[in-house]
Parts: sequence; structure tokens; C-alpha cells
Amino acid sequence: MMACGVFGTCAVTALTAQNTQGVHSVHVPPLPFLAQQIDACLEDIGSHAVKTGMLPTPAVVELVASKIREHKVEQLVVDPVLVSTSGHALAEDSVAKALLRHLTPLATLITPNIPEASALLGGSPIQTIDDMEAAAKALREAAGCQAVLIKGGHLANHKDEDKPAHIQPPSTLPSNTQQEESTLANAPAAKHKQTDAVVDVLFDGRLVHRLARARVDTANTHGTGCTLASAIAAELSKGLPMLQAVDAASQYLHAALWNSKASHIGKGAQRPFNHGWMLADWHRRTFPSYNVEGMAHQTADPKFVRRMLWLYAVTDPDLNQRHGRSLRNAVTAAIAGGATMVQVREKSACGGAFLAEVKSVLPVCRAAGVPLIVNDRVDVALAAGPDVGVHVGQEDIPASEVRQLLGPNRILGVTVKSVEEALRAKQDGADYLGAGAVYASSTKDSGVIGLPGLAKVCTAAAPVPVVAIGGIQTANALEPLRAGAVGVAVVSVLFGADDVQEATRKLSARLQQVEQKSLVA
Ligand SMILES: Cc1ncc(COP(=O)(O)OP(=O)(O)O)c(N)n1
Ligand SMILES: Cc1ncsc1CCOP(=O)(O)O
Repeated sequence: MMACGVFGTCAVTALTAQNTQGVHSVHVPPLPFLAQQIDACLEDIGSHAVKTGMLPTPAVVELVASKIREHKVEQLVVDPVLVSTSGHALAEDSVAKALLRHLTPLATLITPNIPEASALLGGSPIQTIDDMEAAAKALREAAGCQAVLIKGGHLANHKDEDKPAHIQPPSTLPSNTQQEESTLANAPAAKHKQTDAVVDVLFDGRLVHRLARARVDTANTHGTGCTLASAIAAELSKGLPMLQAVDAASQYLHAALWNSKASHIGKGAQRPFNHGWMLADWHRRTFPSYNVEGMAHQTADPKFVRRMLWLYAVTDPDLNQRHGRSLRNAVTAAIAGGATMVQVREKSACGGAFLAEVKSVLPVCRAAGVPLIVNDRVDVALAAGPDVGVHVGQEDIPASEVRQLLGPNRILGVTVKSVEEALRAKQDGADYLGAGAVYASSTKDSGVIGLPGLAKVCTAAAPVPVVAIGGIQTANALEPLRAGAVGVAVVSVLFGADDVQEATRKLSARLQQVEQKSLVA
């Protein structure tokens, strides 16, 4: 079995790893933090993915770093525990410096909250989501890690007058400048008004992703940072690419918080939440998907996450031929520009040629962690590979039959135009719905449902996510998101362009401008 290791003082981390689909984990007690204990744990769990949490002294940071190197740990998630969710300082400045010097350069991902990111960056204020994006990029450089996730729970509503307090952090540079006073120790709790959505920002070294979730109104939040980082390590150890691992872990955390809203355990300002919610009876009954008011859609397998629908590139052989490019080049360019999902749509190719085209782009998609979907042809998807999904329309093989053929683990998308079709597709086991045409399309002569039709479908489909399709250009791309779609599926705006990568980049930049409240899961 793949394994996930958990280092840290927070006991919930081991629980998390075990609850995110049975991944084995070992919890290392904080003190005495003996090298032999770490050796024994790493030998026990293997070296697939490790998460480190609070490390109390610079010496412990150094010890852990040396063990991570010695055991050739494949993926390391570092939660730089410096400031708690409630805003209390948890570590000395010297720990922050040691993390930057010894541990973060080994990390696949670091997961600071906003005060921690600010502290690690030498005090740069982070007050908006744009600031978070800039900080994630700067932090990747400063920390020498592969990816950065800045958790947005502390962010205030930046339209409000009362801006978040500026956290005075220690010097970021691991090297020299001595900081006499612990500025972390003075880190104020975020007292400002909080937004309805929590937006986390992930910079994976290639793209910046904003991951929004509804804020769960609860005091049962103790250890949320530890839980998220542990869950990410667990998902990475199972082989998920970074974006999917982060989104799956975030869904797990969100659902755990939601399910613990009513618990009354302990007396503190921040109380624990239930990591075992997935094992609850009600969940088993409704497995593999649940539908609880206010919660994100969750399937048993985190293969599919809403964020993948953000910018869905649907290919067109005629447009590619007209521009003298192969399907593989077109898809490579779209992914480089920011496409998060790809559908190969061939309306006249025979089975053999269709399969060859799909196989030609599969390695490109896999390398980027972008799901690949085949239009209409279940047989082509089955022959292409175990991770290839299918999109079907209302005239194709019925979605319920397609689900039978695909099994539970492949992505299934279904086209819908009405509330009735949406409800049926949901029942049939669709992972997402493609709704449209939202606007008139030059690619397909399809009935137009408009933005009001899209909004009705999105409401009926919930919690199944909806991607909007049809006539979507860069200029009109935000309206479908405001109507409730989680992303846009596009053909001509990308593949009709001379430069597919640039066209995708422009659309991606436009989508990022959507107001965060439109994106709440
Ligand atoms: C994401 C997405 N949504 C809708 C469609 C349209 O599918 P369908 O109705 O099967 O029509 P054709 O694509 O087969 O012409 C889609 N392909 N993708
Ligand atoms: C496949 C499909 N289904 C409804 S509209 C459409 C085509 C979308 O293409 P474009 O983005 O060029 O309008």
C-alpha cells in the first residue's frame, strides 16, 4: 500500500491521513524528537510522502531535514507552523529561519497561512487575493520549494474599511540578520471582518490557482492547517498531481468542518472537529456522493474535482488542420496556456484514427495532471487508458449505460439544456454537466439556453458542478461563472487562434477576474 508519513505535534494529523481513504500513517511525537524514532517511522511508512507540522526548535528542523534527505523521501509537504488559525504565535523567529534554510528547499509543497507567508517573506503585507498570488510566487523563490499553497482563512473582506493588521514577521533570510525581538510572538489575531468565501492560492510553479470554498461558520477549527497539509500529503502519496491533491484535501477539510459544526467538545475558543466524518453511517448510505446543503460535491474517488472544469479545452480537428498543427501540439499549447481539462472531439474520425489521436495527447495530459476526456466514444476511452473519461450528449448512449460501462472511477460528463435533463444526468451518475449553448456558437449549431437557462441548470445540478459551453469568448467569459458555472468549455476561442497558448493564457487571465463570491463551492 502507498503510505503517508506525518511528523508533527498535532495528533489530528495521523487521524487525517488514515481517514483520507485508508492511507497508512505514523505520528511522531514531538518530544523527545529522537532520530531513531524518525528512522523507525520512515522505515515503517515508506518514503512516498511526508508531512511535517510544528517543529519546536531549529535543531529539530535540521534533524528532520537530514532524515528527509537520508530516507530519500519522494514528496514532502511542509506546514510551516508559526502562527495558529486563531492568530497566536507558535514558534520563535529562529524556527522560521531554520525552516527556510534547511527544510523548505526539500519541499514539494509548503502550506503557510497568510501571517506565516508574510512572516516568511520578511513582513510583506498580504491584504488581497492579488497579494496572495504575488506572495505565493515570491515565496516559492525564497523557500526554494516546488509549490506554495497560501491558505486564505485570515483574509479580510478587502472592500471593508478595516484592513487586516500588518503582521511584523522575522527576517526571512535564513542567513544572517539577527532579529532581537520575536515579531512573530507579537503577531496579532485577525480581528477583521471575514469574507463568506475562503480562497486559498496555489502556485504550482507553472500556474496560479485560486481555490474557493464557502466559509464554514464554526468554532470547531482546531488543527485545520495540520489537517489540510496531512490530507494533501495523503493524496500525493496516492499519486494525485498537485492541483488535484490540494483540491481533494480541501474538499475533505471543508466537509469535515461542515460535519462537525454541531459538535460540542471542549471549552476553548477553538474546538476540535471530526476527522472521521467519512465513516459516518449517513455517508455510507449515500456513498459515493453526498448532498448536504452548503457542501461541495464529493465522490469516493478524488479523481474529479471542480477546479478541473475551470478552463476546459475542447479540440477541433478542422481548426487545427486549418492552422497546420497536430492535435498534440494544439493540446500542449492549450495546457501551457492554462487549460485545466481537455476533451478530444472528433466528429468524423473512424475509431482507429480517433484512438490514435487520443493516445497521442494522453502523455501530455498526464504529465500536466490535466484530465483527458473523449467526446461520445466510450470504446475509444476504454481502449485509450484507465484514466480517460467520456463526455456524452442527449442523443448518445444514455449516461446511465455509459456509467455502467465506465465503472465508478472514470470521469463522466453529460450535456444538458434543461432542469429535467440536469436532474436525470445527476441521477445517472454524471460527474459534471456541460450546459449550453450559453451563447450562439460558430462551432456547433446548438439551441441557445442563455444565461438564465444556465443559472437554472446550475441550481438543479447542485452539488454536481456545471461547465458552460457555446459561444464563449474572452470578453463574455465571466457571465457564465456569475450564473453559477464552475468553468467554461471552449473550442474556437482557443483553437481558432493563431497562437493557442496565448489565447488560452488570455482567457485564463480573464477568468481570474471573476468575483470570488461567484466561485463559492
Ligand atoms: C463540456 C461539453 N459540454 C457539452 C458538449 C456537447 O456535447 P454533445 O451534446 O454530445 O455534442 P457534441 O459535442 O457531440 O457535438 C461537449 N462536447 N462538451
Ligand atoms: C460542442 C458544443 N456544444 C454546444 S456548443 C458547442 C461548441 C462550442 O464551441 P465554441 O466554443 O467555439 O462556441
